[in-house]
Amino acid sequence: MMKRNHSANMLRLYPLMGVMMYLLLGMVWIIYSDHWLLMLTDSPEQLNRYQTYKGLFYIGLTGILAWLLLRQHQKLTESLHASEQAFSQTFDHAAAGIAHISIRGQFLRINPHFANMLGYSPAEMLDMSFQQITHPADLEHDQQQFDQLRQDIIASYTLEKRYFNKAGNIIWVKLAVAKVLEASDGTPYFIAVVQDISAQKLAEQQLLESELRFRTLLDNAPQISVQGYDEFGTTIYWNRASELIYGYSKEEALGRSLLDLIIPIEAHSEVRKAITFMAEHAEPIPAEELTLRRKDGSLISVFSNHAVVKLPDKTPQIFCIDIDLTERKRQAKELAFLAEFDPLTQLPNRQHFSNRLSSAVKLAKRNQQFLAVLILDLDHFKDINDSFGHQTGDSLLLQVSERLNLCCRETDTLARLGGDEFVFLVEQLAQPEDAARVADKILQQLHTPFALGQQNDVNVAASVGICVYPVHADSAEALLQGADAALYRAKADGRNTYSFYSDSLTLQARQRLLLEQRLRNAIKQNHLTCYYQPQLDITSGRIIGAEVLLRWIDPVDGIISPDTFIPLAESSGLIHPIGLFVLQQACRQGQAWQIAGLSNINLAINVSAQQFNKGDLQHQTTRILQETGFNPACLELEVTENALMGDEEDVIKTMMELRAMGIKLAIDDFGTGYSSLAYLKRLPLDVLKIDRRFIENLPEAEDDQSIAKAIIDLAHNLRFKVLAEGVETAEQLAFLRQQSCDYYQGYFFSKPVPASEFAELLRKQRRLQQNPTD
Ligand SMILES: Nc1nc2c(ncn2[C@@H]2O[C@H](COP(=O)(O)O[C@H]3[C@@H](O)[C@H](n4cnc5c(=O)[nH]c(N)nc54)O[C@@H]3COP(=O)(O)O)[C@@H](O)[C@H]2O)c(=O)[nH]1
Repeated sequence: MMKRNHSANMLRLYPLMGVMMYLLLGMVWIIYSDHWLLMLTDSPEQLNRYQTYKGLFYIGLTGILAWLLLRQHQKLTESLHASEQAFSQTFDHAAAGIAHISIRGQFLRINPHFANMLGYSPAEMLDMSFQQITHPADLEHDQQQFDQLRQDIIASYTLEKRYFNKAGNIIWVKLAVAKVLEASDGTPYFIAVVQDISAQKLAEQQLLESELRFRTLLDNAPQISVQGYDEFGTTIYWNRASELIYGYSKEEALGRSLLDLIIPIEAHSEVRKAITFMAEHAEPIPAEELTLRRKDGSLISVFSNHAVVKLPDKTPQIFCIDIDLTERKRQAKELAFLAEFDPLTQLPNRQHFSNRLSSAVKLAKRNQQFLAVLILDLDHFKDINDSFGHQTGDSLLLQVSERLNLCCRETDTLARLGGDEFVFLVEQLAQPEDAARVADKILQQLHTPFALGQQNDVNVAASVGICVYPVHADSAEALLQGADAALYRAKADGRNTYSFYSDSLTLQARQRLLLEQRLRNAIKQNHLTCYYQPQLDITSGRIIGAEVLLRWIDPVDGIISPDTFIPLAESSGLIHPIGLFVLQQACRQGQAWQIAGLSNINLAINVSAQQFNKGDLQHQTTRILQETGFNPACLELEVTENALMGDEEDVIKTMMELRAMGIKLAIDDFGTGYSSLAYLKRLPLDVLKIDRRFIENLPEAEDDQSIAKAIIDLAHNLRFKVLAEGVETAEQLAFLRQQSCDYYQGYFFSKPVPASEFAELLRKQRRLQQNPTD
C-alpha cells in the first residue's frame, strides 16, 4: 500500500519536474547561447544571422517538444478515455455487483448488477450506506473487517453475509472488499465485489435440512439399525437403533471394525469378501437374512440391506440397514405354535395330534405293530368350572396335563383335544390289552386330590376310551372316532374307568390288569418260589443239574403256571425284579446244597429276552454270585433264540462277558426261532436244548426224528452239548440215546419239584452211588 502511494506521488511530480527542467534549460539557453555564438563569429551580420538561426532552432525545438507533449497528452487522454470506457463497460456489465464505498460506508458508485441484486436503482443506492442494508446479525463482523481495512491493518477481506433487498427479503452475498486511493487526490475509498449466493445458500440450507431430516429419521427409527463402514469395514456411522439392537454405544462402535463388533467369527471371511466387493464395484450385495452378534455375545437375526454411497473423488462408503427380526420371528413362532399347540397346557392340539397319528398308523402298518388311541375326559369338569370359575378350571386342566405327562413314555404322544378332553397315542404295543395298563396308570395318577386355590382336596376322576390299531380301526380318523365311542361306553360304565372299543378286549384287558396287580402283590408277599426239574446225563443216568422253573403259589388259586404270568411280567416290566429274584434264590439254594455236601450240581436259569438285552445282566449276576458264593461254573443261563435277535455285536459281547465269568450258556427251545447257522456259529454257547415239541412225537414221527437227529449233529459239529427237554417216555429216551444226545429232562424222570424234593433226589442218587444195591 505504501509503495503504491509512493508511486502515485511520484507520478504527480512528473509535470512539475518537466517544467522545471524546461525553465532551467531555457534559462541556460538564453544566458549562454549568445556567448556560444560570439565564440563562433565576430561579424555582427553573421552574428545577426546566427541569432536568427538560433531563434528558429529554439522555436523548432520547442515546437517539436510541444508537439511531442501534445501528442503524448492526446494519446494519454485517448487511452484514459478508453480505459475509463472499458472500466465503465466492465463496471456496468459485470456479472457481479460492484460498489465503490466511502470510508464511512456510503455507496459512491454502484453498478447496475449490484442495484438489481437488491432491487434498487443505482441512483437510489447512492443515498445509502452498506450499514443500512446489512442484516444486523452480520453487521458487526462486516464493520470490524471494514475498519481494519480502513486502518490498513488488512489489505482486503471476504465474507458471506446477508443484505436486505428493497422488498425486505434476505439476500445472501459473498463479498470481497479492497481499499483503493483516488487517483486524482489520493482519497481512500473501497471497492466491493458482491456475488449473490442466495441460491447456493438455499441449496446448502436445503441440503443441511435434508441431511438433518435423514439423520434424525435414521437416528430415531427404533427398529432400523443403520451402520456405515468405510472400504476397510471401519465403522463411520452408528445410529440409535444400532445401539439398541447390538448393545454398543455410538462412541464404542465408531472407529472399530464391523468384524469385531457384530460379525460371528465363522462369518468373518465371507463378510470381508462382501465389503471388498462393495467397495471395489460400488454396488451393494443382495439383501439377505443374517445372524449377527450382540455385545453380550448373544446372536440376533436381522434382515440386512446394503447401500453403497459413492461421492465424487471419495472412496465408497458402505451402509448396512438391518431390521431386527427377533420380534417377527417370535411372532411367527408363536403363530406356528398356536397352529399346532394348545396355549394353556402347551400340549399338541387336535390338528397336530391327527397328523402325528396318521404317520404313526403308517409306521405301525409297515412294522405290523399295535398302537392305541386313548381319549380321556374329566368326569364332571363342568361342575368345577361352574363352582370355582374358569380360572380355577384352567388351573385344574394345567395340573391334569402335568400329571398326564408323567404317564407318557418317550414314544407316546399326549395332546389336548379341547375343553377337558385329552388324547394319548401309545405306539409299539406288544399286545392290544397293554393299552389298558396306560389307561390304568392315567386313572391312578388322577386319584390324588388336586389343590385348586383355596380348595386343597378336590377329587377329580376321568373316563378313558381306547381304540387299537388294527384290531378296531385302521385309519387315524377311525381310531379317534373309535376312542370317542369307547369313551362314552366308559362313562356309561359308571365313569372313573376305561373301556375299549370292543367289550371282549375291555374284559380281557381288565383281567390282565387284575392279574398284574395280583402278581405285584405276590412278589411283595413272597408267593413266588423256584422249582427244580432234574437234568440227567443220558449215558450214565446221573442227575447233573436242574432247570430252575418259577412257580407262583397263590393262597387261593394254588399253583399258577409261568405260562400265564411270565408274558404278563414281560409286558409290565415286572420280569426284571422277578428275574433277579430267581437268580438270587437259585444261587443261594445251589450254594446251600453244595455246603450240605450234595454234589456240585449245575443250575440252569431261564433268562428272558428283556433281561438279556437290558445290558446289566452281567453286573447283576456277578453281584449275586459274590453275595451267595455260588460257583459260576455251576451256573447256566438259558436264553431263547428270540432273545438273541438283538444287535448281533451286543449279544455276542454280553455272552462273551458271561462266558468269561465261567458261566455256561444254553440256547432254549432250539428249532422254534429264526437263528441262522452262520450266526449260531459265532455264539459262545455250551448247550443246545431241543424244544419239547420235537420230542413229544418221537420216536414215531419221522420228521421229528430227522429234526432231532439234525439238531444233535449240528450241535456236536459246533462242539455244543445237546439237551432234550420234555422227555416223557422210555422210547423217547432210547431214541435220543441212540442219536448220542448228551442230556435230557422231562416228566419221564421227574416233573419240576420244590427244592426240598430235588435235594431228596440228589441224596437218593448219592446213596445209590455209595450203595449200588439199594
Ligand atoms: N424267564 C423265565 N421264564 C421261566 C421261568 N420259569 C419258567 N419259565 C418259563 O415259563 C414257561 C413255562 O414253564 P413251566 O410251566 O415251568 O414249564 C416247564 C416245564 O415244567 C415243562 N416241562 C418239563 N418237562 C416236561 C415234560 O416232560 N412234559 C411237558 N409237557 N412239559 C415239561 O417245560 C417247561 C420248561 O421249558 P423250557 O424253559 O423251555 O425248558 C417256560 O417257557 C419256561 O421257560 C423263569 O424263572 N424265568
